[in-house]
Amino acid sequence: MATPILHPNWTRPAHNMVDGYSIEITAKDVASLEAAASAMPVDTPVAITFLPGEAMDARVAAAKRVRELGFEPMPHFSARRIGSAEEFENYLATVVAEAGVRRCFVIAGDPSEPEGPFADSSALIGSGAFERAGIRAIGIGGHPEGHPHMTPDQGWQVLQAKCAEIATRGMAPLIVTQFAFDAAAVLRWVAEARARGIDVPIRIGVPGPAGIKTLVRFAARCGVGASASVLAKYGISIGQLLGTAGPDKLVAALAAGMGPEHGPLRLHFYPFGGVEKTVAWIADYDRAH
Ligand SMILES: NC(=O)C1=CN([C@@H]2O[C@H](COP(=O)(O)OP(=O)(O)OC[C@H]3O[C@@H](n4cnc5c(N)ncnc54)[C@H](O)[C@@H]3O)[C@@H](O)[C@H]2O)C=CC1
Ligand SMILES: Nc1nc(=O)c2c([nH]1)NC[C@@H]1CN(c3ccc(C(=O)N[C@@H](CCC(=O)O)C(=O)O)cc3)CN21
Repeated sequence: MATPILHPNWTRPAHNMVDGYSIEITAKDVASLEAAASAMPVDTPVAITFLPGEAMDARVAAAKRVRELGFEPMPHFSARRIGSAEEFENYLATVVAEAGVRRCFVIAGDPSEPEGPFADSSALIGSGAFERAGIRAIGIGGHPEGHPHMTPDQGWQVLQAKCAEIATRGMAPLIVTQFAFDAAAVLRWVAEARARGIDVPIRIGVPGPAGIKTLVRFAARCGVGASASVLAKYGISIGQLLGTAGPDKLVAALAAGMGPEHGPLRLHFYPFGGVEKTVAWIADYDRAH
């Protein structure tokens, strides 16, 4: 059985909020990642999303490039967007062979009807394909603002069951939360996870600096809370939709509110197309803290 591993930086305390961060790209962001690479720590986990309309080859090429640049590729597997078991296992085998993939992220995906045999992320985990391919760590989604298709109790049950199933299969579970603008809601959710005995590493999803219109559009598309009061705390005032906004206030609020009751935490950045801007923001934050 493959030894479960996570990034080595989990074994020591973070020296600031961005220490040990991870970041997400799409297959189209490879050139921006190349441009940003010299400012990123070696081994930084780089998630590769699984969006509709992308060619499998483009995702594989992205994973390969992430590895060549010295980072740790973490391809996403979107259960409801996968057409067949063969498609799933081919993609998995190819990224393992060509990009040395050792960790994967599983998510249900937005289609209201599954496009193939996998209705949810548990079905991918339960297939046994990941440990057969030598995968050592599996990320799953956390939903601090609730889950569109489950009650809170069901959500906790499913989260706990997925963590247990991943561990039973000899891999390390990791939770990556949906991005959010509301630090208090995220910290409440993390504290509740810990109180329920979920002790696995959690990465808090944070938006990168982006145009305010882009942030609001992604929030609507992803079911993320973006009320005027939440946006105001984030630093966005309604009526000022033309500018850009960074996660400065969100990260400051997370830093101020974090305590031992929140267990092991790191950040996961969602750049929404702005990989270079996000990496520059992180580097500035790192220098200032
Ligand atoms: N956090 C992120 O980065 C992303 C989040 N999502 C959203 O997260 C949601 C849940 O993902 P997981 O936590 O992996 O759930 P999951 O795979 O553990 O599924 C939990 C339950 O919700 C049901 N379900 C999930 N998505 C559904 C949908 N689109 N329509 C109808 N029923 C659905 C499943 O059948 C299952 O019973 C997805 O619905 C998706 O919209 C999607 C992509 C990325
Ligand atoms: N419910 C849900 N569904 C999702 O698909 C989803 C989430 N949540 N949470 C965050 C991640 C991040 N996702 C994405 C999706 C698209 C781009 C992206 O770059 N899209 C465009 C360009 C950006 C734009 O639309 O302005 C592209 O060219 O593909 C990035 C991250 C999708 N994700």
